Amino acid sequence: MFEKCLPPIYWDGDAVAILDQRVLPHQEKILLCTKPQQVVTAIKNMSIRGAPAVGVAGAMALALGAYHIQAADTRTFKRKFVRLCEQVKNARPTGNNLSWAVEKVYSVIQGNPDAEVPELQELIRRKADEILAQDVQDNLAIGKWGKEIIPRGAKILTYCNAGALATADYGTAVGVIRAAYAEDPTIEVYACETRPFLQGARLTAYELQCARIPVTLITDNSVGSLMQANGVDVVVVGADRIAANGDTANKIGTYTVAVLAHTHNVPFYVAAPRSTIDPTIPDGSAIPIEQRDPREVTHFFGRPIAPKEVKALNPAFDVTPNKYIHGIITEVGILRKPFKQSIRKALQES
Ligand SMILES: CSC[C@@H](O)[C@@H](O)C(=O)COP(=O)(O)O
Repeated sequence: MFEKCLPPIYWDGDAVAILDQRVLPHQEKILLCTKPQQVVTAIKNMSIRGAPAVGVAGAMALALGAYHIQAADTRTFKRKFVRLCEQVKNARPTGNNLSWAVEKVYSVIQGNPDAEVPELQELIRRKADEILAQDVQDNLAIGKWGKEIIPRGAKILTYCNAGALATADYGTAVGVIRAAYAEDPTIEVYACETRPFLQGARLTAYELQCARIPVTLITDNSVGSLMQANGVDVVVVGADRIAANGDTANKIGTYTVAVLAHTHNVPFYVAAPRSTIDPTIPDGSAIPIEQRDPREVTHFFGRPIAPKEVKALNPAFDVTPNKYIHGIITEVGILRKPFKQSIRKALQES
């Protein structure tokens, strides 16, 4: 970890340890998962969340599962492993990193047709470790490229949590902020609280405080008036899935921030590793949007805040059309318009 906050996920012996993000920042509780199904549950209930962190958790669930599969022969092992891959992949639908990670891990099986079960288990574990380590490297590179777009003394607005907690470490949008702050300690950050799960209030504010980066928490509905008062110089957010044309799914409310930024001439950047890009989806209209339990809207930490039985909608993500995005900061550089071309080129790079 780069500052004092705990890492979101790590191996503790043969178990997967997950920092339970549902109870942060007031409790630092570790969930020890000894079975892959426990990791899947932690992804579904958002004990671990953020697209890259969910991808890493998926890979670790598969590594854990590979050691637990009871199989008398390699064929049975592979059949059961494919079933586990499906379960893991379906844990959350919107973030691309999860299916990307599952496919990376599954490629170990495809690439080693003659390997016996113990060798496959070892190779799968190694692949999961590689995915975790690569995510940290990608975030450091995103920070290095991204700091260039942050003006001196900038007031940066970010949304949801795209920090160390949402990745293997360091963060994407927060990685850009960390890298910029290391060179210019006069920058300041506005973190939007991010209803209904409050990733901004609970997680981004906590992480930035740990890193001693000046942060001011705002309600989501004050973004417009803050921009109107020239209070924001640049917006940097993370992403859950980026279509081939640059349309970007991110936490619900990101689209509103992008439209406001456009109206107020504030540059709006997305920071994400290439594992978030889904080149099979031509534009944002085909991105699957997770619908979550309406109780997250009608209740606040288990307490009802709305009239009993009122209907509530709870889409977890929205899509920002590419026209509102100034650039996509990746580990191989900042992608600019036309995104179709720059994305295709970035995906070809090694
Ligand atoms: C580097 S994380 C980028 C995104 O995953 C993040 O902004 C986000 O939308 C997280 O949503 P969540 O529902 O908390 O998993």
